[in-house]
Amino acid sequence: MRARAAGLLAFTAILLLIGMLPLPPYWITLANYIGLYSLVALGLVLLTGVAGLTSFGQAAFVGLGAYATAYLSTAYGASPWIGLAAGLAITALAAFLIGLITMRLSGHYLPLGTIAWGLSLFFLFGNLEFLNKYDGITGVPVIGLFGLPLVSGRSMYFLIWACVLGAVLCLGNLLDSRSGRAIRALKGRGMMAEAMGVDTAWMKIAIFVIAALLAGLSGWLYAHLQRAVNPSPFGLNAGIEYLFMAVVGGAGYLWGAILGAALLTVLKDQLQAVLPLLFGGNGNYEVIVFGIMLVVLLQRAREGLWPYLQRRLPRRKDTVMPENAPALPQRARPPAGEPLLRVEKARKQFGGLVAVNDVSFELQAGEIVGLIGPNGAGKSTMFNLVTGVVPLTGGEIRFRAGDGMRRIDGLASRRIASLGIARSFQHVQLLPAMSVLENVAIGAHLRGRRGIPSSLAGLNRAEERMLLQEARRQLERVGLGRLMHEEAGSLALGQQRILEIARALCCDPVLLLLDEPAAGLRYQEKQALADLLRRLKGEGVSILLVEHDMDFVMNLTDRLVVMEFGTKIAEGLPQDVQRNEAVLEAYLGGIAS
Ligand SMILES: Nc1ncnc2c1ncn2[C@@H]1O[C@H](COP(=O)(O)OP(=O)(O)OP(=O)(O)O)[C@@H](O)[C@H]1O
Repeated sequence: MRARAAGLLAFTAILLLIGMLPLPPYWITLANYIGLYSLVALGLVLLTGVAGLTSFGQAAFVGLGAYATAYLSTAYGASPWIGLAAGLAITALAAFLIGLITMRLSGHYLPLGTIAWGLSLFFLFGNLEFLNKYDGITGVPVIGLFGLPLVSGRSMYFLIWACVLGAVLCLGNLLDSRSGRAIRALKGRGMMAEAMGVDTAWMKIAIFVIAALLAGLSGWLYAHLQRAVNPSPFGLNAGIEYLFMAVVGGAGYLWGAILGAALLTVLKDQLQAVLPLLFGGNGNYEVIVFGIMLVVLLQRAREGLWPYLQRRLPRRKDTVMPENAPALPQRARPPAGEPLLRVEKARKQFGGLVAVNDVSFELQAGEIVGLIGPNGAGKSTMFNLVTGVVPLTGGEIRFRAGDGMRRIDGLASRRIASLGIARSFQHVQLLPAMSVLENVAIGAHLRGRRGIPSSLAGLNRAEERMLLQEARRQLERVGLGRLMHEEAGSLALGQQRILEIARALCCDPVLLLLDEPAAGLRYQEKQALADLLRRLKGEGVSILLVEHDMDFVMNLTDRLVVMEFGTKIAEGLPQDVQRNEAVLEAYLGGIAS
């Protein structure tokens, strides 16, 4: 965070210098356009680079911001500031409605969807009579700031770049927050995020609206800089160029957006001057060069240019750990022996395959229960049923909430997490480029309240310290404290599994579901894990675990439930199950002998 503040200060100093030097107006104009494009590209960093939601349609939101203020200020003589408020309100509403529909799309359907609405808005601008169709609106007034009319390009330069700096600051705050971690988890880790209590559908819409608002702000500035608007800068071409800027600069990095916007704007300007001389005529030859550049970039440097530069800058010290944040409140644990989880005739069919076949079992508070069975027996599916990842085909699942047993089948994963069920995954679900500490802090999502607006404004600091402190506490509890500043992806697989346990513990669970936690661990690490799980049990955390390592399971669990081909074939104390005929036949023969 300190590194970002230093970066922002240095960049502000450079911007002030550029603004005050007697540079030719042409340079200032170029800088203004870089600023306008940067705003849109910053939104794309959040949306596409960080959250993985590709949008080709951002130019249309620039158009909404530009047209709203141009129309109100010319038709009604409204102040540009009213135009800004109206433009942002219209943009937010449009983005919310469009986001409701398109953010549900996945894979290539999402970019296609964004192309569709980008085109629709473009043609809307060009066909509406009151917006003067394709001729557009002229005579847009200048912005007045503290009584000063911002007539010159230089005065607009300061306003535009103040907006860009503000956006970098706010988005940086957001990304380093509880919501930011959830946003980063949207890219390929949506299921994990939901299991940690994140409302991923809402999160997608929220960042879509934020990205659109940045585009709308850019449109407002554009309209009052250019003093005229027409549909051409808001079409699909522009949408592609914005995306291109973010990708070239480094779609996952805020500074990458500015770098990409600067590079492409300057390059386009130069190419537009040089290429027609080379090829003759007035074609848009720069598009060809951009196309070739993109292909090369995607092959050679998919991350964009900023990471290359970043490696040459002084290494950023990761999140500074606060030493003395107050501890988060913990939920009450039910007394040992009380029923905690009751699975009754749970059934799951995938088409014709019965993965879980009317399985019933119960787990009491304070127990460690092992769910075992050969490969494909339905254990992970059972976990997914309990945690709401997949819906039941039949039966019910009840979990202790308050004093009674409440049905949880049919609830969303995040609702089940909020009742106190946390889990790890058979195939680890981490964000490899994020620090171990931040990965673990995702688990504390439901224990924080500060949302996106407070995070943007940096009002979440106190809570953030508590969440990170909790993540650190859990990492130390599982023995990974020394690795908290490492990238999660650099950990050995066994350590990644332990990290997942720390993350689940951050949820403050009553029931912990661990899917093969000992896989990939060495003997001593397994011993340490077993000790940890016993300690957790002692602290009132109940555990349901799937594990193939029979020594580990037999020495640790209080009871076992054995499944084969989706059906429960045995249940009981480990030593009894070990002698059970059906189990020996199905599964344990080699080990028991
Ligand atoms: N989403 C799905 N769609 C279709 N079939 C599925 C799905 N998930 C699981 N299955 C099938 O359900 C059966 C049970 O799978 P599951 O992963 O629950 O078994 P498991 O006991 O956890 O096995 P393992 O120990 O190998 O992880 C398997 O035949 C599997 O192919």
